[in-house]
Amino acid sequence: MSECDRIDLRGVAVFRGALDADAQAGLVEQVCEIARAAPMFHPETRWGKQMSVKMTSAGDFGWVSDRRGYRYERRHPSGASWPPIPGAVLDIWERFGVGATPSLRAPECCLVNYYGEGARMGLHQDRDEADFAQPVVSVSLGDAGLFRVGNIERGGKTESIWLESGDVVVIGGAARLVHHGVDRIRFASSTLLKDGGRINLTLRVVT
Ligand SMILES: O=C(O)CCC(=O)C(=O)O
Ligand SMILES: [Fe+2]
Repeated sequence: MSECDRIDLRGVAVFRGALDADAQAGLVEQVCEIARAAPMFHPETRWGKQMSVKMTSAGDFGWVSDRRGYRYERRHPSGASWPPIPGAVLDIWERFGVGATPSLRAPECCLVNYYGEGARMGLHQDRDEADFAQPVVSVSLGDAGLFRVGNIERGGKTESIWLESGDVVVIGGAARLVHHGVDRIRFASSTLLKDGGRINLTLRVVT
């Protein structure tokens, strides 16, 4: 296992260049397989607005949003169960999540976000999970994304960093409930994805 730089962004750990080119390419293959079994969709917010990010999931639970609000579900909107979380993704959880809690459990959801040109994700907290002692581990693939981190409370100062393909982020410990989001991507800045864009995988314990 190779070492990589760790940057601290308001308590959020950014592991730069955590995954080499082969590992990234392998993950893209796995994501394509997940999307074949559980096609990506544009979730709607409770207010009927379509999110710019497309999503799907792997694992026991997937994250969905529609007019009924957002929540974890055991099935894809089609009714099919979510495909299993790939082994290579579980390895990333173990490698990076273990530093965030002495009692790391197995992830129950791997959310797959796809950012096409112009897609973004507003500042939010990840708080639909039951156990905040468990971290959120996120993997960036493809185009660079401007990741913003704020505070546990709404408002206040924020700091941003460009996440590159192969970076791993751990939102855990005292920073588990910080607001964060992706302001924009630098479309076509990476050649990893044939059609451009950015994939983000986020691993979470749900129950
Ligand atoms: O795309 C990212 O880097 C962050 C994704 C995120 O915050 C989420 O899925 O909750
Ligand atoms: Fe999030």
